Amino acid sequence: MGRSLGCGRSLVGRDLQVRQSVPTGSLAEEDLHLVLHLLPRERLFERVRVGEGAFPCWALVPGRTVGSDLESFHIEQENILNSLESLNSIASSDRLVDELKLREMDNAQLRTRILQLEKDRLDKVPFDAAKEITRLNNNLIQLEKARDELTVQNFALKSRLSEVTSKIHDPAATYQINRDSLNPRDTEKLKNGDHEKLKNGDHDKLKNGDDPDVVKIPRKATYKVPNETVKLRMLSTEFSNKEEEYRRRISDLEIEVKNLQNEGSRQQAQAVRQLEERLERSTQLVEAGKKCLAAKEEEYNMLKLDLETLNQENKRLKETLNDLILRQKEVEGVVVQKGVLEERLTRLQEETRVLAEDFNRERVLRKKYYNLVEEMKGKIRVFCRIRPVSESEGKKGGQVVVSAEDQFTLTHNTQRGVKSFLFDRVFQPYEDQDAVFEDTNALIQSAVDGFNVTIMAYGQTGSGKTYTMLGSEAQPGIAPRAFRRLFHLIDKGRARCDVQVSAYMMELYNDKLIDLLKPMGRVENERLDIKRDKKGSVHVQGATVRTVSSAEELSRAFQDGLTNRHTASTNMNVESSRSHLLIVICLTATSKQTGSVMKGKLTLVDLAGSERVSKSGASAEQLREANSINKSLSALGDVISALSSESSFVPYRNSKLTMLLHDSLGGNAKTLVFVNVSPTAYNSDETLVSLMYASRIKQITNNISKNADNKEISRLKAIISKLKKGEDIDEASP
Ligand SMILES: Nc1ncnc2c1ncn2[C@@H]1O[C@H](COP(=O)(O)OP(=O)(O)OP(=O)(O)O)[C@@H](O)[C@H]1O
Repeated sequence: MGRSLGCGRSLVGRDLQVRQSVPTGSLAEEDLHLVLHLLPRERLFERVRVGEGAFPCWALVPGRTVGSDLESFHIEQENILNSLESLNSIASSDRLVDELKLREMDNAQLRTRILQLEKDRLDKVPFDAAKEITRLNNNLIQLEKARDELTVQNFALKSRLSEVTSKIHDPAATYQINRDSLNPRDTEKLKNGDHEKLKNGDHDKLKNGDDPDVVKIPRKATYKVPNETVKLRMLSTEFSNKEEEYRRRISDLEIEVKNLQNEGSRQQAQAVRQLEERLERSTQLVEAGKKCLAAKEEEYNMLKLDLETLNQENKRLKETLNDLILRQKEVEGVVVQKGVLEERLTRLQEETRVLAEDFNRERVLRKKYYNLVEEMKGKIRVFCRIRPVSESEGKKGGQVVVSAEDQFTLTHNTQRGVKSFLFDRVFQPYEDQDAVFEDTNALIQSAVDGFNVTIMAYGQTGSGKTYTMLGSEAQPGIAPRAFRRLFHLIDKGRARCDVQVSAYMMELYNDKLIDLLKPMGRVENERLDIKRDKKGSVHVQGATVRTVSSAEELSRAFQDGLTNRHTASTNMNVESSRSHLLIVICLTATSKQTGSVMKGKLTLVDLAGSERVSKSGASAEQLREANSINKSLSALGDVISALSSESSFVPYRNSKLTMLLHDSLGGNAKTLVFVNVSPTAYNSDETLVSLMYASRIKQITNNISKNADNKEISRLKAIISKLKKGEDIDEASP
């Protein structure tokens, strides 16, 4: 069944009609229809299904019938030549060469790609895949070898075609050659029209031209060039076969290459997938690694900061360590010094202990000598103080009749001769208040130590009693000095004991007690009774007692009392000198160690003037005052005399004065009486009375024993002086 393919084209001015071709396998046996056609090169190898087979386009039969004459033969021959040229062109297979080159290039690229993949795979893919790729590579190499062989064969065919073509170009020669070369039997066959190979039916068809699928070949030409035609047909057939084989091989190669490509692509894709998976895993790992790295970097930065901090801390610690080392060395030095100092301290403590023992021993010794001195001095001591000649006495002559031979002896040049008087101490007119208090303040210590101490001044009016006891602002007397001394001693012993101090002041005028510390506005003439408790301590019931805690407070109380005394004296139109003044300071000492309570009392008395009434020419009131004064002074003298003579009876109750001084005279009390005298002759009689009074008090006579006592007192004083200076004493020395 014929079929127009519609692919005809102009060829040397003729149209060619494409007809159905016969299977190539039968072309060798039947008349070969030379098919010449020019198709686009790219379509030459397209297969066209015809009947049950498929044939290449180039094998199709042209539709135009060729003439039988030679011209037609030539024309046909020319066509054949053209076709052969075309075939030669085809056989030269530039296209195939190009395609092969392209394939080769592709193969080379594929090989390069495969090698690259293989290299990557060797690095990354499993070993089995590498084997497979190697195997494929080997197959590819074999295929390439086969292709090369085919190329060689192709070139061989091409050379043979060239040979044939050259023969065809010389028809006559070719013809002759062909005839010469033809088998005589074939030649005969052709001459006789014995076409054995041709079937009758086919002959008929050829003759009649009934079969359109059969190429009508001019019989004349067939007969003229049968051998050439056969050869050409054979060559054509061979060429076709080779071409077909090449095409098949090329197709196989293409398939193989495609398979290889696919396999390579598949493996490549697989490798790519694996690589992508690995890449993804690696990416994940990298991401995780990055996170980890970021965390590590953060941790590193933190650690870096910590390290810097630690370095700084380390540096600071090193500095501290160095400082500590230096300090340790200093401490070691200090420890050494401490050891030295401790040794020194131990030595000093030992020395202190020894000194303390010495001190205590000396203190005991001092107390022993002091008490011994005090004992030897007697419980009642009498000091005589000669005042300077006053201005009025000077005007009256100012003859001095009283003088001191030494510290203990006073001589009085009287009208009945010179009389000597011994005292515990005689103060010259030039001796000031300091000197007087120097020998007095020991009694202040006795008051702090729990003794009842009485210091009083006796003498005629104007003899210096008030000056001695109270003094002036510029020349303070015993009282203000005693106040300061008292609190000085209290403060000094405050570590050992607390001392409560209270005071009251009384004035005794005409045997009447006046409370000098009474607050202003208090009822006048309130009864004041002199009382003694079971222990014998005297107190004045109803008197104002002022508690003081310092010398200043005590001085203020004292000044208040003096002010009240002046006011009272003015109100009564009485001279203050006509009354006795008593300042009583009560001390209550509580030991901090034992809690024991010790009471002492310091009584300071400025007695009224002891004047003779006749001399004063006094009035009745004055006489009454004088009698009262004398009576009280006499009672005092009697008491002191009784105490001095250690009489069994002491007449305390003869006067309020002695009643007030009951616990301050006698017993363990210590009494100091100042006898103040005027040095001049004008007061010689009163001076003598005072001296006689003092002698009566102390019964001091100018006898040996008393002198011996006084010498002993002087020796003891020297010892005390040495003790004060820290000098050694020798008790055996006289
Ligand atoms: N030792 C003395 N040194 C200097 N002046 C003194 C001394 N003694 C007394 N006088 C002076 O003598 C005068 C009389 O003294 P004072 O008033 O003390 O005597 P009196 O005995 O207290 O008299 P009265 O009994 O009247 O009170 C005063 O001016 C006083 O300053």
